[in-house]
Amino acid sequence: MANEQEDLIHLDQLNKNFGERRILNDISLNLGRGEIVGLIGPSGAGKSTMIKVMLGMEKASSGQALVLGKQMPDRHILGELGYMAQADALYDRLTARENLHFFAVMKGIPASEIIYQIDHVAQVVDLSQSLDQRVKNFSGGMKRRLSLAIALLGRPKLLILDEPTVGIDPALRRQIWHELSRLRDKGRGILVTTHVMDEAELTDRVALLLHGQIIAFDPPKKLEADYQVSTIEDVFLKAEQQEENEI
Ligand SMILES: Nc1ncnc2c1ncn2[C@@H]1O[C@H](COP(=O)(O)OP(=O)(O)OP(=O)(O)O)[C@@H](O)[C@H]1O
Repeated sequence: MANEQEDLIHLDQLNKNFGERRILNDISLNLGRGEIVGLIGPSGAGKSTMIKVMLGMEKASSGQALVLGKQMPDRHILGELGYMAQADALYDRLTARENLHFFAVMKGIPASEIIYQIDHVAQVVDLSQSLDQRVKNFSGGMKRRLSLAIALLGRPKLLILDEPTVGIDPALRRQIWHELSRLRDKGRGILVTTHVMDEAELTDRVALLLHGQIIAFDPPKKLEADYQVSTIEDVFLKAEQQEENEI
């Protein structure tokens, strides 16, 4: 299924060491158009490191990482990519609207579209009423929502979202997943890391990352059938247990 030319993300036998420690071990993963892939794993499994290597923020020790067919960092494709990091990178002294405007310009969105796009992404994350407040007065959840809105600017072909719904209440979380599904149906690709197992059920395929290795990568229903359980949370617990028994 993996196709280097067509995949939006194509990782092949990727390894990453920090000093003597191997953090990512022989990672192969692909993500195509019109697909949401969930990356789940316990804290420290290597999810953020995987994303950083994909984006060229960390250098792979060996193997290949292609995003939109290119090795990152590549400024030519930055406009086609929406990235939301685990830590919010926002300008506290500016308002939400000013932040969105700044990032819209950085992404090269034409001036004629900026106002419309800011309104749209603010609506998706339910920040329309707070656009003119300074970010320093935002709660943690509001900052997460603004970061997500920024990632959505520019109708990117690919979204890479590191824990996008942390600190976001269930109703809005549902609304955000609705938007992600809509974008998927329009042919975009989305990679999302999450600790929320219910969210993993909403993805098309789930990659289970444990100790820097992908131990399973399949649609949620197939994983549940393979592990003979009824939720992804149980798949995860069982996989972790099996792995520990083998060590
Ligand atoms: N720059 C670095 N130098 C050394 N070790 C690092 C560095 N960055 C991450 N690590 C280590 O790599 C491992 C994986 O970290 P990573 O942040 O990728 O995990 P994660 O799965 O994203 O965890 P979480 O869910 O808590 O965010 C951890 O043991 C971490 O301490």
